[in-house]
Amino acid sequence: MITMLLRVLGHECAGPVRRTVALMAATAIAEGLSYALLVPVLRALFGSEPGDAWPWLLGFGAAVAGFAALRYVADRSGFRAGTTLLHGMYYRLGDHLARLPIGWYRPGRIGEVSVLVSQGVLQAMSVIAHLLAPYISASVTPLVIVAVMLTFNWQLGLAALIAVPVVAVIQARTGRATTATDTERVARERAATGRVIEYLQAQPVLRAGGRTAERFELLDDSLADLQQASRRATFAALPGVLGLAVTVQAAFTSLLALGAYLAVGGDLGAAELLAVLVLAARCADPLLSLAELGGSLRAARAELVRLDEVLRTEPLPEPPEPRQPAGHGVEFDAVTFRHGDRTVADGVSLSVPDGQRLAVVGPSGAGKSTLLQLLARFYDVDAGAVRVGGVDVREMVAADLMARIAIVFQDVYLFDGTIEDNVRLGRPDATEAEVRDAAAAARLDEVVERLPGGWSAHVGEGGTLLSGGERQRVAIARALLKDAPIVLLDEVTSALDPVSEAAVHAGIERLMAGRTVVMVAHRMRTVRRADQVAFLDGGRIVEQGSHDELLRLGGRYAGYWDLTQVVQY
Ligand SMILES: Nc1ncnc2c1ncn2[C@@H]1O[C@H](COP(=O)(O)OP(=O)(O)OP(=O)(O)O)[C@@H](O)[C@H]1O
Repeated sequence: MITMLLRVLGHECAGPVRRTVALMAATAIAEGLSYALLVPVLRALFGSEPGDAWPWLLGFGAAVAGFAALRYVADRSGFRAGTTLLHGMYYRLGDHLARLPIGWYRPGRIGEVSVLVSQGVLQAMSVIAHLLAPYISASVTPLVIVAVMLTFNWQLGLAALIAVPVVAVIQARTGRATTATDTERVARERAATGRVIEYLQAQPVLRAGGRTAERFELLDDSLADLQQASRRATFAALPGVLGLAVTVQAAFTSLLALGAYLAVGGDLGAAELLAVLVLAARCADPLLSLAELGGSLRAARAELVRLDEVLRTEPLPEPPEPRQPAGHGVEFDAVTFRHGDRTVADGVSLSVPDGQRLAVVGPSGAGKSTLLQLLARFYDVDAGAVRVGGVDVREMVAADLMARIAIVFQDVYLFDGTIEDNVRLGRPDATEAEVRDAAAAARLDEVVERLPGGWSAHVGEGGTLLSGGERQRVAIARALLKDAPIVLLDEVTSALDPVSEAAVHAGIERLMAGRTVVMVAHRMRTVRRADQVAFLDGGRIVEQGSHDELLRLGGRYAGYWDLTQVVQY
């Protein structure tokens, strides 16, 4: 458990964790020893000279005070380590998630990662802050008490010692028996969370389909699976809980019977018998709590395993000797890329000289957006190379590559801040004047004027308080502010009405001016102004040339062009 904890936290945390565990172990030993002093105290109290008990009582008081002080220090250390590590864990996980390839973020991950971040990290960190101290105390203190019993009466000590391996075996067996069911329960919990998120996100579709009060089978099934998995996990843990209760009870009864037998035979005084019973009773509670603590620790372990899996997922490799591109032309050199079994880019070769514009056109699913994603290194190619300024993107530091690229997608995500906050994401250290200039160039100032709060108006989560066209203008302003030499545009105006499109167009023209541009476009107005056009189908380039050349060719592009004229205008 500790090894797993250290692997997840990073070995730089080993010091505080080991110190805390050592403190907790010392506290548990001190607790056991302080109870041990009850034996001479009771002996003296029930002996011929009760006054002799005073020194022992003082010793007992000092030992309890020492134990309390140690306990305070250990608990504080555990709590501090827990909160510090929690903070560090969020950063570690956040940094790691930010470096994982975009391909890792398939739809189900949202539920998975949100559960991991909201519950998993907390539960894993509670090991050090809350669970470890009582677990160590429940395991170590009874052992110390048994050792004390052995020194004071070997028969009673031996009887108590027999319970130790039985408890250890029960704990180990329970752990083994519940591992599979716990893992299954956690997996079902994740699946159910994913389904709940899907159900909430799908509300518009479900309602539009008239399914208002009806049950959503996928969610129902998933919740039923979770219920069954939880039941199986509870039943798997039950023998361990019962076994522990019976063992502790049996050990206590045996000690009582043996103590009474020895007392009747005159081998044990009443004071000693009382002391044994007090010590045995003191062992019972922590031992019984082992079952519950074991369950909590196993649940936390399952989260640690999940965190470990995520943290072990490899980000795209960074080059050992990064190279600097010369210029900002881009090139796809015989690029092949697959999503699973499906080849999405099949030997694509294209090159866009510095400052020129390439439009990628083609039917839905042709692989157009994928080319942009490969250029921004959301994924690595399976064969061939994507180059920027003559350098393979895999030989560039990721941050350096991203600094050279501004991307505007069709679906713009805005954070629930002000418009200014959202534009500033393009370049966080920009001055206020620069932010306003970028906004004006994207014709965002018109939007701001209409909003009740102006620049300080909040845009709502995901930018829901703005229209699609308004969100696009924010994205363009962001890209303008970033002032990157390469611009990637993915169907930026496809979903806009003619008025919004005209406004967005003005911003896009500003954004494209003097930059290398790769755009995926459906609107022919944009395509026409590109220096070259590539027509893509099934991941292959079918035709390539300028707009006029391709029209003269009278092939796929010309047909596509005619069709869009009919549909759009
Ligand atoms: N993350 C993914 N996992 C698996 N397959 C994917 C993934 N992303 C895209 N694809 C598949 O790759 C193919 C190309 O997708 P891409 O988005 O590049 O096409 P597109 O030409 O941009 O289409 P559209 O014009 O409809 O946006 C599609 O068939 C799509 O289903």
